[in-house]
Amino acid sequence: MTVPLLELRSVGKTYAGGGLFSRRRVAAVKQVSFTLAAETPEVFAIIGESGSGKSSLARMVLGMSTASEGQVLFRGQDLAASRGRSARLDFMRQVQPIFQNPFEAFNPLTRVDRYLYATARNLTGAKNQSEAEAAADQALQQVGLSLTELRGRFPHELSGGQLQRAAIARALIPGPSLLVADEPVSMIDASLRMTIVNLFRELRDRLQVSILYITHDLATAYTISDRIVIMRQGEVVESGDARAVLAHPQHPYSIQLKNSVLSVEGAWNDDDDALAHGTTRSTEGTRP
Ligand SMILES: Nc1ncnc2c1ncn2[C@@H]1O[C@H](COP(=O)(O)OP(=O)(O)OP(=O)(O)O)[C@@H](O)[C@H]1O
Repeated sequence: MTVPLLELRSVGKTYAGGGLFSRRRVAAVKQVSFTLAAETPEVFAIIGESGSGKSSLARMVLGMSTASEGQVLFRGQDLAASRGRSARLDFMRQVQPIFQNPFEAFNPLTRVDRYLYATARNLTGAKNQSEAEAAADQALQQVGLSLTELRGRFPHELSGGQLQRAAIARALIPGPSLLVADEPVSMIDASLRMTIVNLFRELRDRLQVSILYITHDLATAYTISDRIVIMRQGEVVESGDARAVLAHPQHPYSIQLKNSVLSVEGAWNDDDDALAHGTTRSTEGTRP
């Protein structure tokens, strides 16, 4: 077997909590293990309610925080043992983050295209402005935008959906093999969420990039993921093929999540019925 793209071995994260002199510890992540193969790109979802440890896990995979226990290995290299600027840059070329709120990810006073040029210069070795622009335009085309549309525009001049696409384009510039997307659509207008999450599947197929999709939203995870992990209070309570897990959820929390999806889908179907019959019902705001 080839070396996995990403491997978590019994990973734990414990924070000191309750102030300077408190001995209280918060075990945010406990004994989490999973592997993403290098040869088969996939959308791998980590699902859980608020406080279940998803973001703590994402930060460890991104090398932004170190595991308290266990190991996070990227292409066989333990992230805790990786040191130095050149190793860091090499890692950033291969693993890129997409954050929850694109309006926080971009400085409101900086034109959005500048971020793309900077990434091209720092991570792809673009030698001049025209090479940086070519890299930016190529990445923007992958997400259904273009440099012509974006050039010179500030974050507030774009919609949340456009800005998140620009953030995804920025992440694609170095040609990564893994995107870590932490709640990437929770701040996006509900009507645009599916188009953004569907984009992840397209990118998986077109660019052979794996996506770690971190979310509390079972409905989008179910739609786009190949495999899922369901977390509760820092622990994995269920994992496997997305359809198999949701067809026969075993853990009470997974059953609860599944039922919440079914009730949302029910509301959608009712809407469809109402439209088909030319009637309307006041369910605005009930969609995820
Ligand atoms: N820096 C920190 N110091 C202390 N406790 C923390 C820290 N970061 C997270 N925690 C705690 O760890 C637990 C898991 O938090 P985490 O943010 O990883 O969960 P989450 O599933 O991503 O939640 P959310 O969706 O609300 O962001 C929570 O109890 C949280 O309060």
